[in-house]
Amino acid sequence: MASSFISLVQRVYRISHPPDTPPKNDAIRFGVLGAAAIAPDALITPARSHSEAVVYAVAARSLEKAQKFARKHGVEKAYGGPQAYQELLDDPNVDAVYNPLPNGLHYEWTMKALQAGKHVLLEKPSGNNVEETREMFELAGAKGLVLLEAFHYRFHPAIHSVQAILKSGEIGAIKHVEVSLRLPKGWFPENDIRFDFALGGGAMMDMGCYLINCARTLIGAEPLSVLSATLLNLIPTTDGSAPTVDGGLSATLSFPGDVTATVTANHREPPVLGIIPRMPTVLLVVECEGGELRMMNFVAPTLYHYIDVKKKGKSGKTRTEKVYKPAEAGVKGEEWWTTYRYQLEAFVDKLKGRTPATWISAEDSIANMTWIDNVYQAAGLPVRPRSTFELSRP
Ligand SMILES: NC(=O)C1=CN([C@@H]2O[C@H](COP(=O)(O)OP(=O)(O)OC[C@H]3O[C@@H](n4cnc5c(N)ncnc54)[C@H](OP(=O)(O)O)[C@@H]3O)[C@@H](O)[C@H]2O)C=CC1
Ligand SMILES: O=C1OC[C@@H](O)[C@H](O)[C@H]1O
Repeated sequence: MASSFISLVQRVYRISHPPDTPPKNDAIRFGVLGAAAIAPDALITPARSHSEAVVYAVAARSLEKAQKFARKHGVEKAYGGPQAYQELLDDPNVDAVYNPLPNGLHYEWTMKALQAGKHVLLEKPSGNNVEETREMFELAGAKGLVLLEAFHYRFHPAIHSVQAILKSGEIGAIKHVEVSLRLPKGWFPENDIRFDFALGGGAMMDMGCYLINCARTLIGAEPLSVLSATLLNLIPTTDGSAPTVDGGLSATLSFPGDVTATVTANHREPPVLGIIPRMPTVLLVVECEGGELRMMNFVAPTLYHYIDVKKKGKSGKTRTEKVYKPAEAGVKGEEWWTTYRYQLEAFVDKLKGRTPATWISAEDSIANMTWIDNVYQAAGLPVRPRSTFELSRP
C-alpha cells in the first residue's frame, strides 16, 4: 500500500518534471498550430525527455499570446497574427506540425501543412466528418508524409494489456463493451470550442471519438450498425435556432457475432441529488462469455488505473492488473511516461524510418470518423459540415 502510494507520487512528479534530455542535432523540429491548452501535455512536456524531438515553433493568432507561450515553454520561434499559422508552415526549419486546433479547423490546416511538406500529428477527432478524414489521409499518402490521429491512449501498455487479456481467452469471447466518459456540467466554460457546432463541437466528437475507437479496437472488428442513439442533453443556442450540439449522447452499436458496444459521452453530468458535484468518470467494462474485465481510467492511465478481471462462477476471483511499463522486451517506456509520451515515441520512430511499437492506420481513423458520423445521423443530429477550404493543387 505504502509502496504504491510512493510510486503514485513519483509518477505524478515525473509526469510534469521529466528528465530533460538535450535534443540531438537531427531531432525532429515540431511547429505547433495555436497556443492550445492541450499542447503542453500532449507535446511540449513529452518532447523534453525525447532526444529526437524538439518543439521549435508556435503560431498563435495573437503575437503576444504566441510569445508568452514560447517564453513559458522554451520554444525558440513565435509566429503571431492573422498569417501566423501559414508562416509557421512556410518555415523550412519545421519538420512536423502538431495540429491541436478546434476540430472544425483540423482539415484546413492539416491539408495546408501536408501541402507544405510537413508531417502531421493531428488531434482527435481527425476531422469534422469522414469526407475530410479520407481526403487528409489521401493527401498524406500521395505526398509520402506521416499523418497520425492522436489517439494517445492506444500507445500505452495498459490498454495493450487489456487487449492481450481479451485475446488470451481467459474470460472467453467478448459479448458487450460499455465505455463512457462523463464530465460534470461546468467542467468547460460555456464558450468552449466543444460546444460550438461550426468548430466541430459535440460530446460524441470530443469524447465519443475515444469511446468508439476503444470499442472498435477491443472488439477487433468494425461495427455493422447503430442500434440506438439517445441524446442525453443538447447545448442550447443563443439565437433561437434549433440546437445541434450534443452535450451528452449515448449510442449502442452492433458488431459481427452478436457483439454490442454502448458508448456514452457526456459533458454535462448533473450533480448528484442536484447538489453534490460529480467527479469525472472514465469507465470501460467488457462483458465476456466467461467473465468481465473492468478498467478504470483508460484515457490517462499513467496517473492511476486498474484492470480488474473476474471470471464467472462462485469460485471466480477478481485479479487486478496495473500496467505502467511495457511487458515486452525491447519496447521502450518508463512508469512516468504518459500516453502522449508513448505516442511521441511512435511518431518519431515512424519519421525516423523505425517501426513503432504501436501505430494507428489511415483506415482506422477513417472507420472511426465514419461511425461518429453514423451515430450523429442515428441521433437525428447533423453531421459536422465539411470545411469550405479547398486546396489549390498545382
Ligand atoms: N489528446 C487529448 O488528450 C486532448 C485533445 N484535445 C483536442 O485538441 C484540440 C484543441 O483542444 P484544446 O486544447 O482543449 O482547445 P483550445 O481552445 O485550448 O485550443 C484551440 C486553439 O485553436 C486556436 N483557434 C484557431 N481558431 C480558433 C477559433 N475560431 N476559435 C477558437 N480557437 C481557435 C486557438 O489558437 P490561438 O492560440 O492561435 O488563438 C486555440 O489555442 C481539439 O481538437 C481537441 O479535441 C483536447 C484536449 C485533450
Ligand atoms: O481527454 C479528453 O478528455 C476531456 C475532453 O474534453 C478532451 O477533449 C479529451 O481529449
